[in-house]
Amino acid sequence: MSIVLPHGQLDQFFLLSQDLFCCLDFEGRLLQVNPAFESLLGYSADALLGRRCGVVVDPQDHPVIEAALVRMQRGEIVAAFEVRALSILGQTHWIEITPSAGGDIIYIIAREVTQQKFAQAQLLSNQRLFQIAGETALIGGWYVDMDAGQPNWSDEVCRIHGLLPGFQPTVTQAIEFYTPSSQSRIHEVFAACCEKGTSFDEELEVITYQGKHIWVRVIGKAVRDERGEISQVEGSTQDITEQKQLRENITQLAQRLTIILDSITDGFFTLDTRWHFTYVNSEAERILKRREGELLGQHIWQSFPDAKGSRFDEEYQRAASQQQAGHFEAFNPRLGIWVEVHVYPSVEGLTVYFRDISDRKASEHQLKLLERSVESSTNGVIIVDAQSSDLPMVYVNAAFERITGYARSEARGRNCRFLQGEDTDPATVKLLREGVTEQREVHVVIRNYRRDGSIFWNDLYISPVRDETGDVTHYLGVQNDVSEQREYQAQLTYNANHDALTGLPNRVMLGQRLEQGCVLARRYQRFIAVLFIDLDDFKPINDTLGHEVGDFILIEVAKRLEDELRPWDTVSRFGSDEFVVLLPDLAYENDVIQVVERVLQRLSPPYWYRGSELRITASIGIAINDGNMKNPRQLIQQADLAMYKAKRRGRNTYHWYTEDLNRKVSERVSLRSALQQAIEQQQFTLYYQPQIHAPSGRVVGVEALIRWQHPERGNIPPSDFISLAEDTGQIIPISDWVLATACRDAQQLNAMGVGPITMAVNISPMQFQRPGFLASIEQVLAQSSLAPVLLELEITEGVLMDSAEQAIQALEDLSALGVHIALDDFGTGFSSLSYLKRLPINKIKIDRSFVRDVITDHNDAAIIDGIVAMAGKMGLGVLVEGVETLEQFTYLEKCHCHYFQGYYFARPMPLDALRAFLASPPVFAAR
Ligand SMILES: Nc1nc2c(ncn2[C@@H]2O[C@@H]3COP(=O)(O)O[C@H]4[C@@H](O)[C@H](n5cnc6c(=O)[nH]c(N)nc65)O[C@@H]4COP(=O)(O)O[C@H]3[C@H]2O)c(=O)[nH]1
Repeated sequence: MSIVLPHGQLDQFFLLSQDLFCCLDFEGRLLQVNPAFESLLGYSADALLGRRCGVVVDPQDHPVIEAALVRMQRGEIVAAFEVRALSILGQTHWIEITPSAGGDIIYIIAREVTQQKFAQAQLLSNQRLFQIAGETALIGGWYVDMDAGQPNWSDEVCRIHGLLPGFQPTVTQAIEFYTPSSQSRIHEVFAACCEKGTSFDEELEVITYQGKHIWVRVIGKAVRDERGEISQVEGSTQDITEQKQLRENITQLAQRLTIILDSITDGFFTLDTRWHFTYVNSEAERILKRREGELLGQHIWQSFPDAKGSRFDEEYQRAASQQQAGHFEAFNPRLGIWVEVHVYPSVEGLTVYFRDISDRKASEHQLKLLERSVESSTNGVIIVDAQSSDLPMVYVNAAFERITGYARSEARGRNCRFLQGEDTDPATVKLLREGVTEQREVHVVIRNYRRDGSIFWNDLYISPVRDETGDVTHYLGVQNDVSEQREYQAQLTYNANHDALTGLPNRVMLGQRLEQGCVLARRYQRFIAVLFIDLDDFKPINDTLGHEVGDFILIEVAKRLEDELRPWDTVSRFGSDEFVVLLPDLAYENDVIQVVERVLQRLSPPYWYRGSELRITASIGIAINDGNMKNPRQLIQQADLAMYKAKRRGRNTYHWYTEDLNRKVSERVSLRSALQQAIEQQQFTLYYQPQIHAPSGRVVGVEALIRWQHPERGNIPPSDFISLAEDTGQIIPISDWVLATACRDAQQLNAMGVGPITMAVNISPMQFQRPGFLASIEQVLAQSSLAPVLLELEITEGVLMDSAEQAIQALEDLSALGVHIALDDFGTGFSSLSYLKRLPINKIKIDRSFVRDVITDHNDAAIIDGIVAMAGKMGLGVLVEGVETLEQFTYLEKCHCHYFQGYYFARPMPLDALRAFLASPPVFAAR
């Protein structure tokens, strides 16, 4: 607007106006400014007049000013425009300029519009911000005027629907943007809003103008006019496609997470900060035996009150208070299981993973138990890694350390062979290796070495340990130090094979050596000889000088024999004073003679015992063979027989075994079985030989003498079978029968009234020495009712041989019974006078060998004289046996012998004959 005022008024206006006022020339130089101008910009008019107006204009707006000036110079009318004026202090003031030209002057009226400018800018800015918010949040606004029935969409709503800003749809168009299902929904809610004023907030599916499916959130509410009637429905539409997608993704993620958490094998639950369950997976449900629904939202200790204050509580508290993850294992008594728990704290509460480790605990317990058992085992236990090349030991127990002296640290990682040494038997090692190579059990007893170098015998069992696929992963070794047993066994074996006194091989070992010797003799066509060595008169030495001396002699004899023989010969002790020597390697049969003679010579020098000289000789029987015999032990029997022959030949000599001897052996064998039959079939009878008292001419006794009537062989004399029966023990039943029969018959004879008849019964040494002998006498006397004094037991010196003291005691017991004792065969044996005086005997029977030549042999006569004199002094009766002739009788009677027995008086006869004999006895008178 151009204002043309007359000068007077102009000045007035110029001075008083609150508006800015100035005049310019067409060059833009300031010609005049009013006080308001000066006051706004802080310049005095003087400072400005004549200067171009640009000095008070922001340089950015100079082009605007210049353009306006140019246009005005051309005579154009310039509309009002805004520029930024700069005050003297540099402040910017927006001013609206209205220029007008009057002649060659430009009049400018200006007013400050800074505030309006800022308000506008603010408005624009706010609008923009709303627009930005809408664009960013994808929210647009809309309203539907009830009267107009036309929706009004904001630009953002248009954009959401794929339309250009400014598009305003009809209601139908607006609704058609929705998918069918969303259309019915929007209809419904919109109608409700229009009719009832019900607000709505819906998620609906829209198909944009471009055909793209999107999701929108439509919020609407009714607006009422001053009359309270619904005049408008307004609301917002927000594109929530991405949010919805995000939500779906999150939901899917959550589902997947749930599946994952449910599928993990650990129990898993989460607690919020108040320890309420917020999540429980299915494994946790299973372990805790609670459904998720029962737990969610519940306080953990309300759900499991019994666990409050328990280890679980403590650990959760610790994790929560220290905000540190925790891990522990604990037993849950309610569930009866061991659980391993990991607890993780977070600002949201606690996350707990746990698993049932009862099986592991049980196997750990089992393992511990096993380990403790293995550790406390007295057997050494070794575990070897079978899959490492050198089979190193991976475990040894305390017993291994004790047995070997090696600490675990020294043993681990090494192969067991370090326990072996140079003397370890290679065959045993081979056995061990084979077992391991073939992956089977193996048992050996192996010589091992302890750490200190000492040897021990390791009784070792090794067995493979297989995994579930059958592969051998380890070897288990169980070892035992059997050194002591080994020594004990060795000792036992030694004892079983050796004689304790002399240390020589005994009968057992002799038997083995004999077998081996025969095999060797056969193989190398050599001869094997057996020497049966019996010491002469050893028993008297033993009995008189004592066992100590006897033992000394036996040991000495053993030493001499061993010294004399070759190392491969065997010297064995066979019986008390019997030695058997094996010579297994003789080229010729006669070679044995040299050996035997050397042996005899070696044994004959005196034996010195504590300064006393003892002499002893030996009788040796020799049997020889080429090894071809079924029963090598026969060689010993043969040598034994030959030895007896040597003895009979005068001792300190030897005798060869011959076939003749063999025949006798065979006879003995057959006789033995015949004897057994005789016992069983009672083929024995008793004959009785009268004993005469010369001074009275009376028969005062009889001697019972056994007779064996063999059905085929006829009469077999006692000399042929008594000694055999003694050897075989068959003498016992025979003697019992004899004793009983004799006593019974004696009782009958005494009942005849011919005066007292003593019954003399021969007692064999074996019978005498048998326990219970005294009782058997008592019994037989009782059974027969025979007066003890009428029984006379005839013993020989043989009964004294083994244990004289015992024999003396037994005789005393018999005497005490009242029974009489006669010493038979007196003069033929050892006849120790020292014993004789101690023996409680009643009678001596002088052997018939002295009687035979008594008439002609002065020695015999002298012996008889001596015996009779001695017996007389000792108060003993003397009976002379074997008197066959009147001469002998006459001579002996003169020698003051009173009792006689012999063919001269009567031969042994059966009981009936004896009865007749006793009924009318002949008269015996010496000349
Ligand atoms: N040449 C000769 N001989 C005479 C004469 N008078 C008796 N005899 C024999 O001399 C032996 C005497 O018995 P003995 O010395 O006890 O010797 C007995 C005795 O030791 C033993 N004997 C006999 N019967 C038994 C018995 O029942 N038990 C035991 N254990 N041994 C018995 O057998 C031995 C031999 O008995 P017999 O053959 O019956 O031999 C008897 C007898 O027949 C004689 O004038 N001249």
